[in-house]
Amino acid sequence: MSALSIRNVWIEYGSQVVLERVNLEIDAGAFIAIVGPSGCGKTSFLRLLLGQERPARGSILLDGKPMPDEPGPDRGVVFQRYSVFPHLTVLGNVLLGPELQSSPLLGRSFGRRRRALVERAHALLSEVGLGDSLHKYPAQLSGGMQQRLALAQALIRQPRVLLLDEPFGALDPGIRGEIHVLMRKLWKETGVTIVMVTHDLREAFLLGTRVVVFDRLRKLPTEAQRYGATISQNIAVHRRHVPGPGDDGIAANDSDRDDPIAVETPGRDDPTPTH
Ligand SMILES: Nc1ncnc2c1ncn2[C@@H]1O[C@H](COP(=O)(O)OP(=O)(O)OP(=O)(O)O)[C@@H](O)[C@H]1O
Repeated sequence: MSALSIRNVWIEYGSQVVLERVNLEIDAGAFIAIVGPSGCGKTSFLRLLLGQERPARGSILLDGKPMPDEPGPDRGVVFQRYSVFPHLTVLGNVLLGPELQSSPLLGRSFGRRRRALVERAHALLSEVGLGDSLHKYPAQLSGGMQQRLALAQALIRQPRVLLLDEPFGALDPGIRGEIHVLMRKLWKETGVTIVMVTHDLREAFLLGTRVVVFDRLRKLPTEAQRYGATISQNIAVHRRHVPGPGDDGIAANDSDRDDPIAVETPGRDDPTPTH
């Protein structure tokens, strides 16, 4: 069963059709990278999967059931910037979500439950390289550290689906390489299904198990708003694993050892390409 099943989905804002006829099956544990021209509706699509947007037509199933209307703990999200709360420490940022979940009124848990939660937060923060920065505030962290914090903040709630909107877009190339390695490690360890929007094709092929291209196939210069974008390509990325020293499946730099080598592209008319 697919984790997410997107069936003939349309997004419209007033008279503007942004997306049309979007069909996509996303297997549990897949890493979908979405690319496409600016303004074609990638972020709107993510907002739909998050539950912040309703489709004008069509339906979305999460694990075979209609997706809840509201964003919930089953879906985590990381944006390019501003995913973390500036007035909370690193540890406070990671604890807030689960604490609000277990105690919506107080926003704080107690006793054994809290100790277990703090332990889990410590472990996750060490894993993303922030074990020494637990009591710092976001303003005291670099951009890369803030994005690692945002990932930890989303993952502590053990979402089934993680939505990433250009999460590494504002980072320097070197830092980006490091965070790519971390991202793949976290994805492999947690088995979470990821849908990521990116402007960087290389990043899409480096991280994705599928690269999905949104584009406007029908265009009328006189009626620019009448037709929306749809999926023009859905490309499976097959990787050849290149063993390396101290092989743990995770390479030490951005070149990574799982080279994306081969692609298979179902035709654009294929209505429900699968993972
Ligand atoms: N809440 C909204 N109300 C009205 N129009 C909107 C809304 N959100 C997005 N749009 C419009 O929908 C279109 C798609 O926007 P969206 O942000 O989804 O594109 P995108 O592909 O993510 O763009 P970019 O790559 O530049 O970030 C744009 O024309 C935008 O102006």
